[in-house]
Amino acid sequence: MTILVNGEEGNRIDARDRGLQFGDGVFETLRLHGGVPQLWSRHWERLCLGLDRLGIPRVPERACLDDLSRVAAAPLSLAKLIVTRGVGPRGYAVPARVHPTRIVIGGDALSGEHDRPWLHIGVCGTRTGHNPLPGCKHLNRIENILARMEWGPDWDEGVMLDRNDHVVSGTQGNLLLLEGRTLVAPTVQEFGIAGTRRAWVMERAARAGLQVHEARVGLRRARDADAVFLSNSRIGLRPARWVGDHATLADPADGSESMALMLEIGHELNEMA
Ligand SMILES: C=C(O[C@@H]1C=C(C(=O)O)C=C[C@H]1N)C(=O)O
Repeated sequence: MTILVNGEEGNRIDARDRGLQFGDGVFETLRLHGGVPQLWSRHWERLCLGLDRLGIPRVPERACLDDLSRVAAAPLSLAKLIVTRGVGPRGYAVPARVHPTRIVIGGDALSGEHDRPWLHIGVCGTRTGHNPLPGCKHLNRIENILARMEWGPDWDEGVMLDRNDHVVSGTQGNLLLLEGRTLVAPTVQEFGIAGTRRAWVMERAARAGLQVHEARVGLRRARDADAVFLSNSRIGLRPARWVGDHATLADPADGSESMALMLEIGHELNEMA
């Protein structure tokens, strides 16, 4: 695995880095096609939104892209880009001079992501906290880690709720619900992360003729949806079924016209360079 810190190969980070001390930074997980990140402009926009909100100077886009092309492990792989505020003394006060740390971690080759027709989802007890940087992917992910620890042996994802029992997302991706000809995305205005695939799929589904909207969604409504989909950079868009649900079709391809359309959109997303 190749790791680059500010463009230099190696995995040594200053122990005073504020990313480590306080989670003071943002990250993106990217799907690389031949070293080129899929949906880069969306990842870059979200990364910059987080950096701007935190007042961390933007790192050069060209340097990020060069780093990512250097860590690509296979024709299709995952990589992670982290930007922190850099080194600082003890205490939360932001140093007068900031030199961001840019970390790029090459990941595993992607394969076997689509072996099974459905992913299995359970419901986690750990609630997702309010996101002080709405939609952004900051480095403080303790709730996701606690929720991830709750997964049962046959789970592929765990749904996280907010304190009012509204569905927010999965522990490591977003949820989309199909209700007839309507695609409903649980809102991420206050909680959760505005997923790059989530946004792409919503736009694509709207162009294909589905009604698409964001909403506050309770767990009952999510369970009653005609179909549930999960999205993130690794899996793209995949149909899911609730753990213990025996009523769902054996094969998602036997579902409705809207289901077929969503599967087609998922296929298109996966194939897209
Ligand atoms: C893509 C996945 O999860 C995302 C990536 C990370 C990570 O790179 O560490 C963590 C959580 C998610 N944002 C996945 O399917 O695991």
